[in-house]
Amino acid sequence: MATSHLQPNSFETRQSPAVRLESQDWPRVEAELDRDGVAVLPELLTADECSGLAALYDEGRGGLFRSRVVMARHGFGQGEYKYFGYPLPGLLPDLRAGLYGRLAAIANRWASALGLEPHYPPSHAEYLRRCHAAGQTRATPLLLRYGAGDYNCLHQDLYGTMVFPLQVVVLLSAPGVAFDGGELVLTEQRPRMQSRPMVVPLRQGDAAVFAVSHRPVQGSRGFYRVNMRHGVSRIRSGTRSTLGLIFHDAA
Ligand SMILES: O=C(O)CCC(=O)C(=O)O
Ligand SMILES: [Fe+2]
Repeated sequence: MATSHLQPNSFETRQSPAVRLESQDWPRVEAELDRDGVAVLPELLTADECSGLAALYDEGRGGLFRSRVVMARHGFGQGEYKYFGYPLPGLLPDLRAGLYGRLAAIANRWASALGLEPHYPPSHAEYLRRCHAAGQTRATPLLLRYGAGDYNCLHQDLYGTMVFPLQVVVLLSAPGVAFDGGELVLTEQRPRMQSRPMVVPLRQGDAAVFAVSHRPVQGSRGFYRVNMRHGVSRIRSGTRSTLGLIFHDAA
């Protein structure tokens, strides 16, 4: 095949997730996180990596997951998810640590803007040691699976006093092919103002980085704090799988 027939991304997709992470447009991501509290990392995972991760959901291999949550039983929505237990499988440890390494500086800048101590260490291993010392020892990465009619109510992924302010969701299914509907939705609640909605368009393998709960917004008299929530609109047809990466562990 002539080289001109190669897809522009055919080289990138052979690279490791770590290389695809480093080659993201980080200045744009940081600027969008500051403006909206959310940014997309395009093509973070390949289609093969996505289907491999989504297939883990049905693997009975003991020890892979620490718990399964049926959302309707808790009023969380409809659909289900499973929390991975330690050790995390495959590419997850490096992906989680690599994302943390990129996001820690933003988390520290946000903390300073909110008048808090910028206390996030550069390494995720060190941050996890602190979570574990504070009693938050259980792994929080999760696989979610939604079928037709399912949805995820607006929520915040808080699991104790240790909170890393950014989290990541990777869309593992191909929208328009594997499922329809099921949009990632965020709301931003501003002091004494009406809430702002945001829909995050994702393709298979794209990741969304967004604020877990609070973030600073630059106002005319300095920074103020807004409250963010995220959820998923109803899946109209098919099956939608996602990978959730939260950087603090759970009590
Ligand atoms: O399925 C989604 O897009 C959202 C998943 C989620 O709420 C999470 O990973 O925290
Ligand atoms: Fe969530």
